[in-house]
Amino acid sequence: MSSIYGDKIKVAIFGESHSEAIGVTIDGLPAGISIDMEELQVFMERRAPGRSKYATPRKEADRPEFLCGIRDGMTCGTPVTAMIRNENTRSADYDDMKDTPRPGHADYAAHVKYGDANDYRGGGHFSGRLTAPLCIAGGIFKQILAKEGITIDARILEIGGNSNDPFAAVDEAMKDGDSVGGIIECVITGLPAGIGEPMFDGLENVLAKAVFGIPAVKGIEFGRGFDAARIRGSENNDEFYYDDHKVRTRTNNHGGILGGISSGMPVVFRVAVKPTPSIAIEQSSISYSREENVKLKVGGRHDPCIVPRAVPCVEAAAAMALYDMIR
Ligand SMILES: Cc1cc2nc3c(=O)[nH]c(=O)nc-3n(C[C@H](O)[C@H](O)[C@H](O)COP(=O)(O)O)c2cc1C
Ligand SMILES: C=C(O[C@@H]1CC(C(=O)O)=C[C@@H](OP(=O)(O)O)[C@H]1O)C(=O)O
Repeated sequence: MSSIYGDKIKVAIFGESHSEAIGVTIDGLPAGISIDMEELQVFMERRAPGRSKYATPRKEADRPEFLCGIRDGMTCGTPVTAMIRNENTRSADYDDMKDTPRPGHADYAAHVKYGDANDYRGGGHFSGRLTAPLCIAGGIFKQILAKEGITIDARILEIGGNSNDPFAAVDEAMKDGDSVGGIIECVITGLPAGIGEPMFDGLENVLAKAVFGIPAVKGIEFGRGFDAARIRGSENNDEFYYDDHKVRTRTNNHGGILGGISSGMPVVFRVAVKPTPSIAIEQSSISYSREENVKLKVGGRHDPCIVPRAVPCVEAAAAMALYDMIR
């Protein structure tokens, strides 16, 4: 199983949604970097479950316990390991899923791959809960990058196709026991020109790899993205000019990346998040043991929309990818 990210750094994420704990080991942080733990906790809270009526009611403190690698708020230069105990699991909610996979979730694919050994409780290792350790690592990288003048900010662009009043779309879906997805936009500023490699290690490649580590992410587009396929070159090209000896472009359809390499303009990308698979509406599924078609109504506690809680996850994934790239 590959839950390890990075070339120059290594970020290893471990745990399952209902295991004793989840966590992360970060290898490659230099010694002597101060980490603001309060700021990190503020970041963790943006993702944490049970904080809003639009989120899963599962209540978790999501306060990382640092086991090693950081002393008195300062990195030691050795691997940093942090864990979060899973406190509010309700595994009986998943009794039906042992034999019947939820449409849209990883249950069936994980059953094929891991058989009876698969920990299906709460989605196991495939759960959105594993984005908590991603946010520990990403929150740390984001702090370090900020000191170097690089900022990473994501926001909700639309939910359920609604950009004016995105949460109205969530309210509507909730009334029906249904769910909605949406689009998140991320902007990176302060990244100098010249970062990235041609072909397979371009900025688009590495950002996409990290962002696809977030469950429920189904698409990513850079700059003008898919829309560029519908316009002319004269419209899509971003014309250059000198701005006080600095090369800039008048528009930013290229989203700050040309040939996989940063241009010095803000890096802009958008992420498509699918609707939460676990919904209260009855759907068709199968019984593995009886080899029969059955009906399934998913109970338990679920996000009616993943998008709001995925916003800091996108920032975390981007921070991890960038940090690895510029070391
Ligand atoms: C922050 C976050 C919260 C999530 N919450 C839920 C949830 O409450 N219920 C659910 O069925 N899926 C939830 N998901 C999505 C599933 O984990 C995901 O759809 C599933 O693992 C299958 O992976 P895939 O959608 O990438 O194919 C969440 C994902 C994230 C990132
Ligand atoms: C706990 C979190 O979200 C969980 C993500 C999730 C899933 O299938 O992804 C399913 C639910 O798990 P459970 O049934 O155990 O409550 C969510 O609550 C979290 O993100 O921290």
